[in-house]
Amino acid sequence: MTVSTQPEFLTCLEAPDTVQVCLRGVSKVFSTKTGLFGTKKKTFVALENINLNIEYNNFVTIIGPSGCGKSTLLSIIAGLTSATTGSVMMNKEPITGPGPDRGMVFQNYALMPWMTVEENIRFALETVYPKMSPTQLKRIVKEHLQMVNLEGAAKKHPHELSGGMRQRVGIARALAINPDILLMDEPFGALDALTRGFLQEEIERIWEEHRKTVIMITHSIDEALLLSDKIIMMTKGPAAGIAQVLDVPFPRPRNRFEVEDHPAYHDLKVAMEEHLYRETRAVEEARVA
Ligand SMILES: Nc1ncnc2c1ncn2[C@@H]1O[C@H](COP(=O)(O)OP(=O)(O)OP(=O)(O)O)[C@@H](O)[C@H]1O
Repeated sequence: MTVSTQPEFLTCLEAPDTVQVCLRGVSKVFSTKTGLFGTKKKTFVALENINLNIEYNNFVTIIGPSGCGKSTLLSIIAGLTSATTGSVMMNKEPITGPGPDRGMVFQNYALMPWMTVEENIRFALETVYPKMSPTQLKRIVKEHLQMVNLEGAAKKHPHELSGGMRQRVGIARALAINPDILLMDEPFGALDALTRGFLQEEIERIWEEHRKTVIMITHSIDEALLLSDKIIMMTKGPAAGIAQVLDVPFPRPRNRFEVEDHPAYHDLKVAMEEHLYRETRAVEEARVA
């Protein structure tokens, strides 16, 4: 089993050219107001000293105990939340806000309910590329609906779709804008096990075609092992950090049966189970104390 070392000593600008997203010394402190009329100020350290290299064309998953700071970390990379300290760079440029180079897929789909499936995708495209011709818009929407097997649902509204179909729209919309990186926050978390399995296979197939960098949060060990090149295992919060980064050596294209038969599968799975058990237990003990 290969565990990557943490890149603590090189700055983002000194990192190898293979590194697309780089975090150094990143912390996130939230301020909340408590007390009568919000008179008292409290701070909460969510993330502390995060150092991370994410390489081009890697499928990376983030796993960790509930509430440790996975979404906060993804949100910092998306530019939706700013880091309190540290450096966050993509392609050696600081991340200062959201941008079309990073596509987001959310657990709750975040589709416009009054728009049809094709309108949802077209709207995202028009927002990012206001000068795109109607012919081009039509072609890209069609291509992406085909990619996620949703051509037949183009004229439907989100409420007419199953959860799995809605998430396919979310994925098509995120990929249609041709981002450099796809950021996914528990994209299959709200789906039943069977639909989740189908969508995992679909994501694996789509990823094989595009090989874009993906950073995805998951609570599922099997999902992480099926899809990832690297698995980032976070420690519990507060002041969560990165415990280990696991390299997943299974050849691609993958299917879940071959993955489970790989000689490294068992050790990786046990390492993840032990980590999550240890960290979650520590969270529970802290809660009781
Ligand atoms: N805006 C905020 N203000 C104050 N605290 C926050 C804020 N956003 C997140 N937190 C806290 O930061 C910590 C990390 O939250 P985050 O949502 O990133 O965790 P997570 O690992 O994604 O959780 P889950 O596994 O439940 O999805 C939590 O304790 C949360 O309560």
